[in-house]
Amino acid sequence: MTNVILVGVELPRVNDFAESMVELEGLAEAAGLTVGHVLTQKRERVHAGTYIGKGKLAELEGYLAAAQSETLVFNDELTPSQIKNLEAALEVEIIDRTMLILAIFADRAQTREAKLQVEVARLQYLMPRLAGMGISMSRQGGGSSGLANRGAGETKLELDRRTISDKINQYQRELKIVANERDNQRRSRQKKGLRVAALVGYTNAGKSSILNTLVSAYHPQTDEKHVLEKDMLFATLETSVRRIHPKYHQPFLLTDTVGFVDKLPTQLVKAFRSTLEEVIQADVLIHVIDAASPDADKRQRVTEETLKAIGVEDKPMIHVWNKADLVPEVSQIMPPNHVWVSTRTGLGLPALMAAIEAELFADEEEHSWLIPYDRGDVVAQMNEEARIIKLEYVEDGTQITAITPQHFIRTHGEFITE
Ligand SMILES: Nc1nc2c(ncn2[C@@H]2O[C@H](COP(=O)(O)OP(=O)(O)OP(=O)(O)O)[C@@H](O)[C@H]2O)c(=O)[nH]1
Ligand SMILES: [Mg+2]
Repeated sequence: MTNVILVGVELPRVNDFAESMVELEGLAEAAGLTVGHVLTQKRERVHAGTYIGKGKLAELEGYLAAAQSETLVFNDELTPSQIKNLEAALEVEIIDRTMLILAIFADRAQTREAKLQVEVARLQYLMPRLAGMGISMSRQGGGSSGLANRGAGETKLELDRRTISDKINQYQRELKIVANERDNQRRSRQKKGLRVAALVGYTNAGKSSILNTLVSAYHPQTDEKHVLEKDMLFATLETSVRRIHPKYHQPFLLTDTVGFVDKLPTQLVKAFRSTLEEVIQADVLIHVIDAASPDADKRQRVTEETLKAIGVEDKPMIHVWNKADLVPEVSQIMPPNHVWVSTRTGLGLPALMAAIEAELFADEEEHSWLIPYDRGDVVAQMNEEARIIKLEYVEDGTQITAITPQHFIRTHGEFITE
């Protein structure tokens, strides 16, 4: 385990500084580092050259020696020149918040796509910083963690700008192919009229747990697999889609995806865009909030800002206040589309389903249909996509009373009798 020192600058008018340092510690631990000391400084703005001021820099040297540490972790993304100056002044490994998050993502990535996305983000981050990162890029650098190289194919990359940009291009081409496949899958689902609800929210809020709970409750007799849920930052990096069968409506799809965090590196947001396309295209978003977290409000804001950054605005949203079992008292009166849930006790799950169904199927209508016998395809489609209330075989065809979505009425409305 690498012993590290955390460094943060508290700016004026930032009232969640303490929480962000706690979160940084959590991130460091998630990356397999142990925190030996935390050093903070109040400043009007961060020092352009070295992030912290000269006096603090000298102080840091003392702490480095005392904690026998050779790695510093900074609470913000550093500029290329800050990294360079800090390395030159202190001769230790310099890690910033972005690099830390990138390393955790690299550790967690399972699929080829996730690995490529993380690697693209990492290379884009490194490109302008290469020159300054002597110690931080090598594993030999006197006990440094080699964190900047996590997930990279080769451990000691002789990277120069040319090879980096070649690699980025190559990986992006490969990612494009995967993205196209996903596009096709999505289009075929849309053609079938399947609606999509997407889980979004801060990391560790309980998105995957909600997906699993709903799958068990509403799709119990199939082999729909559970996804990984774990008390761990960024347990989920790859998108999973599961089918949910509500009692009174046709099936819909529920999507689980990567969680967000404060100051999520822009490189990562960009690299994960195609994965997040599922969120962009969803019919409704289920915003999961860890109600037991003292930072719930801020995390909610961060999620909404990240959604905006990927171009998601004005989409219907259901707010899920999860982990209600950990909250001493839950308020009875909630605004519309806000529900208390606990995946532990099952509290609120029917209310959540009702809210999802209300959003997804608001445009459905009940009609009577007479479908001629040579149009078995329409009946089959109805079985898939509609909620059939009555079905009778009469002389001219199949007579059906059903609640169907609008797109079904648009394509087959000729068979409606009333
Ligand atoms: N007490 C309690 N814990 C919960 C509840 N729901 C989820 N958890 C726990 O919260 C932790 C995170 O749950 P996940 O479902 O993995 O969270 P996530 O939002 O998918 O997290 P990422 O994939 O990392 O973004 C796990 O340890 C869950 O067991 C709940 O209702 N109550
Ligand atoms: Mg998850």
